[in-house]
Amino acid sequence: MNKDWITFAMPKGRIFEEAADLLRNAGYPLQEDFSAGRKLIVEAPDAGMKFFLAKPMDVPTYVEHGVADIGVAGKDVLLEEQRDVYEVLDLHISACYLAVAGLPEQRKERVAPKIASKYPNIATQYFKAQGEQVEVIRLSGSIELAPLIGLAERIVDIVSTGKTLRENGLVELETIASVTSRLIVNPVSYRMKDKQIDDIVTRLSAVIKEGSSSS
Ligand SMILES: Nc1ncnc2c1ncn2[C@@H]1O[C@H](COP(=O)(O)OP(=O)(O)OP(=O)(O)O)[C@@H](O)[C@H]1O
Ligand SMILES: O=P(O)(O)OC[C@H]1O[C@H](OP(=O)(O)OP(=O)(O)O)[C@H](O)[C@@H]1O
Repeated sequence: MNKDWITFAMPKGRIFEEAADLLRNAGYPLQEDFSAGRKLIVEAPDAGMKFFLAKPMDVPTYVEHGVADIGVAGKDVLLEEQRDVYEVLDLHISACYLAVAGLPEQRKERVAPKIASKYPNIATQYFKAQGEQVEVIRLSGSIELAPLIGLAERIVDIVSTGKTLRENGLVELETIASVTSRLIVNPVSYRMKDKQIDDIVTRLSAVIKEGSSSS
């Protein structure tokens, strides 16, 4: 673990810009072309931070293993991955929710209906808690396709505007959990770099509070 720099696992994709803007607003100078190239390690010397640009689903893995001190991950990813990390702050960005969806007229279902999802652990736990026996099929994306072509009766996926469900003739059946992005911290880093990490949490919290009171 690097002693001086804070190593930061940042999710590429839709969370990235919002998370980078939060850090800038909190006073950490990140260059504008931060994610413009294809570099996967980007240094921000003035912020004392080194960023690893990772797949969103992998961020908790980097933080659990301590190669990144901190990271940003969706609550969906944290529920799915169940990694040994501290969840220290709700960043209130990338808001969406996890839901069960399917075709409006559910055909008479088989004994253990098929559920397609990129969140197999969340789906398994949810239906177990409901007392329903299902077969979970893992997919990596375009989950809404599964009920349309007969791979699964229902899906467990993220809903934000509901546009993807609507445009594919699917309806939401049950809500599972609301989702926002969280700041996560490696437990050892939290002890070794407590001052630096507390400073980041304090500064981000102030920006999040300002944002919510002005909206
Ligand atoms: N439609 C959405 N609106 C708002 N937030 C979303 C939406 N879809 C996903 N998210 C949130 O953003 C996070 C990252 O989503 P993104 O689509 O960038 O990654 P991904 O689908 O895991 O990556 P990839 O497409 O590279 O496999 C999710 O874990 C979730 O917390
Ligand atoms: O309710 P909406 O605003 O339509 O957003 C929901 C969609 O966004 C996500 O997909 P993403 O765009 O990440 O693509 P993916 O299917 O490849 O994961 C999610 O998996 C839904 O498909």
